[in-house]
Amino acid sequence: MAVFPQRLDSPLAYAIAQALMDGFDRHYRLFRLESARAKERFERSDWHGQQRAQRERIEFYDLRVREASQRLETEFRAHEQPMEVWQQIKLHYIGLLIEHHQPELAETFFNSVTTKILHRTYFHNDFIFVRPAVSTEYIENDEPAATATYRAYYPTRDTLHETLVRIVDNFRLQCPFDDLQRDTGRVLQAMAARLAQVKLRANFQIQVLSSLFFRNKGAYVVGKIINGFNEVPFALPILHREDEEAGRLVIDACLFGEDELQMLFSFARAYFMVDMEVPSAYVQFLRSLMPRKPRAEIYNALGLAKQGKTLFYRDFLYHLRHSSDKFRTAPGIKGMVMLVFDLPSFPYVFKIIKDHFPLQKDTTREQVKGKYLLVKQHDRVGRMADTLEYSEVAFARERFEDELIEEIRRHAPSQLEISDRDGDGKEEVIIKHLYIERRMIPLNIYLQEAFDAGAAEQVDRAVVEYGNAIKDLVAANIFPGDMLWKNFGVTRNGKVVFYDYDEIEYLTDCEFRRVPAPRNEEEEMSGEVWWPVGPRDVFPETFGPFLLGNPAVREVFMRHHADLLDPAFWQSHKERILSGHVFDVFPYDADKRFGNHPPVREEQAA
Ligand SMILES: Nc1ncnc2c1ncn2[C@@H]1O[C@H](COP(=O)(O)OP(=O)(O)OP(=O)(O)O)[C@@H](O)[C@H]1O
Repeated sequence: MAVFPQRLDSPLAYAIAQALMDGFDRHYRLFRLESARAKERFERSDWHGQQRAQRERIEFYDLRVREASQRLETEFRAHEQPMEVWQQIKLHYIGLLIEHHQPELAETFFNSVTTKILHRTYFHNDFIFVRPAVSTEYIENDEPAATATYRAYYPTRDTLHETLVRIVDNFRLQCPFDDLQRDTGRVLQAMAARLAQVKLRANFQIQVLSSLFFRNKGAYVVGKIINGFNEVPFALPILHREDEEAGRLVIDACLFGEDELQMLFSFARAYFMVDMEVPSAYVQFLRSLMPRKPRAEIYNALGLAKQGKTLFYRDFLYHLRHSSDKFRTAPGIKGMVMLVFDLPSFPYVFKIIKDHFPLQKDTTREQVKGKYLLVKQHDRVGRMADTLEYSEVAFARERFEDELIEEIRRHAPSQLEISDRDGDGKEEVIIKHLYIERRMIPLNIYLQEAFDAGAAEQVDRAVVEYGNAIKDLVAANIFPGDMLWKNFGVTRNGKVVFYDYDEIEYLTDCEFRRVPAPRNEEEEMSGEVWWPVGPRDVFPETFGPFLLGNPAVREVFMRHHADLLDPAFWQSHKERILSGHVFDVFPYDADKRFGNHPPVREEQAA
């Protein structure tokens, strides 16, 4: 522990702290500008632009960190500065954060830059922000022109409809609604069904976040209805009409409650674009809607992925201190490319790329990393799990099962170091590079358990969901490559999500072909592939034997998803994507869409 300096007497320390602050402020200004532009792209129906921006914004952070660390070196010879100066840099920086509107992000930025410069023995709270120093509570933007984080509306039963119109109008979207009265009428009916039997209390109000949430082809109003002690989260997706009335907006649905909001904010979807002055206030509001969603995942969903990563790691260390179980090989069929382990008490898995792959996996470590990066930057359409990437992660040796250490030593020795790196007399397992993602139940295990329990309906539902997952991936221009059951997982909400990325390709890079007719008896009788196969050739007719050995599975699959075995299905999607079409993939069930049923929703009115 360094001694607390009684005076901040280094002008250089102040200058370095200020340079770091400038670096962060520049980052957040650009991040925010790009996020705010999502509104214009939405108004112009510039879907390719929206997806490009979503992808490119992910790169901003690393670029700004690199700029800032270069500046520190060239202007201040940062790495030559003694540790007394570094300690003062942190204290000055804390001073600069007192009136800051994004202090938690600025602290993380400080860590990102300084850990590039300092030796890892100094990665503790004297020099970097291992824990936050500045509170994010009750931050307000007091500038005269500032918009508050959320707006509150106080309707009565009689003014509810006009209030809904005002809520939507206040976003000042520069496109006309097809029929805002009709749409808010539908929202009103959906809400009224929930309010019909209840007495409206003195505090009855609707709170709505002041910025819209943009992603792909949608804009979302996010808020909550408060009545007495009850709070009901809701979200309104706003879309463009697809037909001849293009350029006109519709409210497509009204989503209610924690589960539907969780679907919208899922870790398996692309990050939102939101114009926020005080992001921590957005996180706090969103957390009140989804109390069981970790704050780390909410920051991720808002595109603040580095903050998500920081918080996840803090949560993880905290969990380790307050648990005693051991890391073990993850249940399920082992991967050929990835070595996967987990901690039973913690709902995530850890994946290491193996050093050697079997012959049928014609790939390299760099290619595998490239595929994971592709997924990170792509729209994950609710069907591909997001991954956090870490390097040099240290765990206590005593928390590892010996068999797991042996397995890592056998399959990924280059990734493993066992030593007492921090010199505290305890051995550590240091993993050079790993991915962390949400744990799911592997679909093969899920199906097996359902069979064993005789739960035919559950089997049916999972098989249908599996086909839906593949079709959503197709719509997003992703060919999963390896579609075996074991490469998909089932989430808490029963959604099927893909997690094996090493064979992923863009659909538009694949050739979907029919199996040619055999030319002679020998070819016909051959159990092997006798026809020539190019590197990007895919033969959908051959999927069946791998997937559909079980008659019950085969029956449901063929009833709902026989088209997946037809090359024409894949080819037609490929052609539509090549012609510039961006498919809609809705983060809510089709039966929620207003257009899909008559205005009065019986099941809710009941
Ligand atoms: N998110 C997850 N949740 C739960 N289990 C997982 C998860 N990811 C992977 N697994 C388990 O680890 C195994 C291997 O993972 P993964 O499919 O990513 O590896 P792989 O080497 O790419 O596989 P393959 O050999 O099919 O290419 C899976 O079969 C599954 O049992």
